[in-house]
Amino acid sequence: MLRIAVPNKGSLSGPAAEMLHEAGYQQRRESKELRIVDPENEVEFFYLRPRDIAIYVSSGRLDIGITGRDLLIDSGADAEEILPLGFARSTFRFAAKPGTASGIQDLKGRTVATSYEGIVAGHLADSGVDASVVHLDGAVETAIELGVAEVIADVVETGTSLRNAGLEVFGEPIMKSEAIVVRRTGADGEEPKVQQFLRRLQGVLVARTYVMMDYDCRVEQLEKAVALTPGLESPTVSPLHNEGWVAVRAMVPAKEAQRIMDDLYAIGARAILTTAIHACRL
Ligand SMILES: Nc1ncnc2c1ncn2[C@@H]1O[C@H](COP(=O)(O)OP(=O)(O)OP(=O)(O)O)[C@@H](O)[C@H]1O
Ligand SMILES: O=P(O)(O)OC[C@H]1O[C@H](OP(=O)(O)OP(=O)(O)O)[C@H](O)[C@@H]1O
Ligand SMILES: [Mg+2]
Repeated sequence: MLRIAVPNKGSLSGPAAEMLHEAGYQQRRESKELRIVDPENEVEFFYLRPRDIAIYVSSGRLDIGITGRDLLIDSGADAEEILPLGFARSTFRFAAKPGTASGIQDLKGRTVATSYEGIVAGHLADSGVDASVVHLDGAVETAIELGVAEVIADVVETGTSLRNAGLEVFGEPIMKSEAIVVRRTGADGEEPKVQQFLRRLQGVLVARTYVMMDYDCRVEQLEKAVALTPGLESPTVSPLHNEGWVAVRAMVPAKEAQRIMDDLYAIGARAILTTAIHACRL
């Protein structure tokens, strides 16, 4: 049975459960459940604190886990990223009151508050900057107002939390993060159950980002049309009963679907339809 760690709380928890559900796995019914078995898929899910997941996976007791890239790096655990999942996207940045600092060199001798001590201490050391780091569990934006630190380093998504606290980011982003699948460093990558799990999640990612497009066009326009809808490998082209016309079917990025439909129409394609993809294996 494949043993998988899933975030039990926070920003990662809801979207991770939703993705697993879309991939056909059973998920817990109540937020208090700490582990469930999905016998049909031969998988056991352990609901753990997102911060602890890389540590469990690195111990080898759990095969894989879903966590944030920033949390993996912060933990220092012996685990590696094997698949990015495209949700819980954020950047990790330094911030301070406007005018207090403009780059990492300005941190020398100062105190930085953060919930991600591992990332920050590592980044300061790599940059050769000697600063103190104070660990806080959350709501670090308030630490400056209350005099605990002069600078913070935290997750930034929309920037609303920083704005509300009267703070501004400075310097280069320390890292970009999103939800990821992790496994123990060097673990058997060919393990069929792990491969099947990854293919299912990849299927969800593709179903979320692509739509299926069907249309009819004149044979003379086919090359132009196919250039607009090259598909992932190659579009399917079938003859129509009407001489001189073909039907084309290809996957296209959902974000570009409307523009592609306009362009196809402009070159004479008709009966242009898009449909959602519910699941796929590439
Ligand atoms: N506002 C946000 N937008 C996107 N990702 C976020 C946001 N806040 C946290 N994350 C991501 O969530 C992960 C942290 O999850 P964690 O559960 O520890 O914190 P949280 O989501 O802030 O929840 P809480 O603070 O309620 O415990 C990290 O990968 C982080 O990048
Ligand atoms: O840029 P924004 O869209 O405002 O998002 C970033 C904020 O979201 C998270 O905080 P959360 O609400 O989880 O509280 P916490 O600080 O207690 O973790 C993170 O720690 C930032 O404070
Ligand atoms: Mg938080």
